[in-house]
Amino acid sequence: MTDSITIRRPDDWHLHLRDGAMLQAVLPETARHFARAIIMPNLVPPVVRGEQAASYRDRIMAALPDGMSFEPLMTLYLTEDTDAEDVAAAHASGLVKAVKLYPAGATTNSASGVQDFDNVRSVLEKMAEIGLPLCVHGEVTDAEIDIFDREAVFIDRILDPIRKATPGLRVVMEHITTKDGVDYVKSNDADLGATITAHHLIINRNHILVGGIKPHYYCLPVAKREEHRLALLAAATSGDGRYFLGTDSAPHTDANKEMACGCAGCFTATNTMSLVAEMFESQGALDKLEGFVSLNGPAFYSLPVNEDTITLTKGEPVDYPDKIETEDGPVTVFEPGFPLHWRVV
Ligand SMILES: NC(=O)N[C@@H](CC(=O)O)C(=O)O
Ligand SMILES: [Zn+2]
Ligand SMILES: [Zn+2]
Repeated sequence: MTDSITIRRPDDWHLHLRDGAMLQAVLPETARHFARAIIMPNLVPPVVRGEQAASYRDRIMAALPDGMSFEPLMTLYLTEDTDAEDVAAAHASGLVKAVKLYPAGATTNSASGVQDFDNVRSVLEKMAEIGLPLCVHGEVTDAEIDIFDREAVFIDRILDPIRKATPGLRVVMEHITTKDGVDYVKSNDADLGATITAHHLIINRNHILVGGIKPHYYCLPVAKREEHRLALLAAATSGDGRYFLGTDSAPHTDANKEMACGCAGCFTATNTMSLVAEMFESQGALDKLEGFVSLNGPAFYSLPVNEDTITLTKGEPVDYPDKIETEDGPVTVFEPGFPLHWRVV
């Protein structure tokens, strides 16, 4: 029985760090294990221009505790007013590693997102030309589309047409939640990748709704049926390099989660590595863990892999805190509902 595994230090290819007091509180939770992360730009106001990304990166580095190492990989929030030349300059300087597409109204802080995809065509063409990846929150927002179908409909109506119209555009389908997402990636080429969260490997929609509503399991895209969870788990543990970890760790205070209209997002930064190791072990796939968390993401983004390593050992269940404290109030740590035996030493 394997009870220790050493892998290259992992990265998180989809992370929300927020700003101010929340940033201060959540950043060490990620930097403890992860070397780098793709930083989501959905602040209020959003990170749209290169200069905003530069000052956000400075605020992140200022919030990093002494003695910790961490590199934020910055992104720009695509709007219908985004200037292709500003994007190209932010990429050329090394500052920006991806552009993020939110359909307007799809998720937390996405009001400035794209409504008419024709209006971002020139930016997408520029990105294809310079090799800058597009990260996509893949859900349609049409009121008549059932929330559980929004990812599948997005693939057919929006994503596939965008990719066909923009040859060479590298796209990451963020936080996929369906077999449809898995299959779409599988049936395409190396220009298409997908991030998978730890929580979508663990929960299905029953976890949110059976026995009372569980606001801390509510995130977007919402967890789907069990067959979809199983498809995600199979993809993550398959060894296929097009799937990689993006935690989508998305902190909201308990006050904002536990209310009549609670915010979407699961906070997993604290225990991600234990969650993922436990799930990979359950599939007999610990040998695929390093690829998923440490190798496939850098390969997709054409970045070097990390030189340092982390070691996970298996033993008595790890005691993670139920919540982390922030100046804005407590933030509940994702609770998988089973003991976690793998710890990062
Ligand atoms: N995943 C979520 O449920 N929430 C994210 C936004 C997002 O990634 O869609 C957030 O910013 O809170
Ligand atoms: Zn999203
Ligand atoms: Zn997210």
